[in-house]
Amino acid sequence: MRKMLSSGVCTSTVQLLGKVAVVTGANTGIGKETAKELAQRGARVYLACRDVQKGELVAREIQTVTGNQEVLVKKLDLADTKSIRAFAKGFLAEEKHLHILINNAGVMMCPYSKTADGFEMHMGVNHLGHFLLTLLLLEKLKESAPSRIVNVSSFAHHLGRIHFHNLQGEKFYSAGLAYCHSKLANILFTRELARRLKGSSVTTYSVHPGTVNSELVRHSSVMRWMWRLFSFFIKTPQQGAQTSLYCALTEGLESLSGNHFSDCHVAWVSAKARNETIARRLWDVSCDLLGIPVD
Ligand SMILES: NC(=O)C1=CN([C@@H]2O[C@H](COP(=O)(O)OP(=O)(O)OC[C@H]3O[C@@H](n4cnc5c(N)ncnc54)[C@H](OP(=O)(O)O)[C@@H]3O)[C@@H](O)[C@H]2O)C=CC1
Ligand SMILES: CC1=C(/C=C/C(C)=C/C=C/C(C)=C/C=O)C(C)(C)CCC1
Repeated sequence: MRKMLSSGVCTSTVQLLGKVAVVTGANTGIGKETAKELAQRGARVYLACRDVQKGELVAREIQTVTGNQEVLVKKLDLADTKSIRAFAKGFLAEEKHLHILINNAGVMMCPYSKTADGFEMHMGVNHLGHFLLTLLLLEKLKESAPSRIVNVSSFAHHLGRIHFHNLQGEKFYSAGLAYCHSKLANILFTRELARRLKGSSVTTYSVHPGTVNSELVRHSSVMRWMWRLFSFFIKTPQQGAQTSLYCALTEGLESLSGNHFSDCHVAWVSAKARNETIARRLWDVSCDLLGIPVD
């Protein structure tokens, strides 16, 4: 059963000397393991974390394990657009290139709350925060092409809907479903971004990492209990990082830009996730909410 739930290994041997990567939410779980492997392959890796102290501890650990000293920590709170803009400004001033952006950070099942800008927390952090971050870094990714953007979504998107009349959960709210909606938004964003980036040599992929033993379940006592009980059967964070790494590293994946991956294979997404009209509308609404000119 463990083997069935833990399949999918990134077998790419690509080395990353001279390459630059950013991983959001890299201080724990899947993000930490993703960052570690990118550092192992020689990349300069930015750990984009909301808690810089936690990030620094992990950076030291990765430096020790991999021998790569180019592991850097930068403050990024995706629940605050000021912090996202400050992160991007600092990064763009410091770095000539960006080859790999892994939009990995996420929250699940948190009680109803809002980001600094008044967005519902799941939609704000998981979708809008990464949407803004990506657009702010997009010119750098284009200048550094071939480059890749990986958006960590989930099979939970199958239960998601984009309620444009209730995007901030003010009319009705379910913590579980709010997570699913935001993960659907990750896939719609990936598909629309891929469409817009055609011909640029910047490619993008969405990922379901599997069911992974991480801190994601911190807001649900039932899930924490389940994770403890089934910890032997679910993926380790290192196994959970494989599909993100596969999409970031595997040669010849460019023609599959916009696709969704699970266990290092293309995976089916829901009908809602394939709806181009919803994807375009979500893009425009996201720009409006973030004060970005709609093109
Ligand atoms: N675990 C699983 O079974 C599955 C996970 N996923 C997805 O994988 C991704 C990684 O999750 P996973 O490693 O499991 O979970 P973890 O909770 O272990 O890690 C989540 C990371 O996101 C960070 N984060 C949360 N909020 C913010 C914020 N406002 N600004 C910046 N960073 C933030 C956390 O930082 P901090 O430590 O400071 O809280 C942490 O580093 C998520 O997108 C999740 O939706 C998808 C399907 C299944
Ligand atoms: C039924 C069942 C399980 C439950 C899986 C669940 C509930 C997965 C939820 C995943 C989430 C929340 C993903 C987030 O994106 C286990 C533990 C694998 C053990 C085998 C039987």
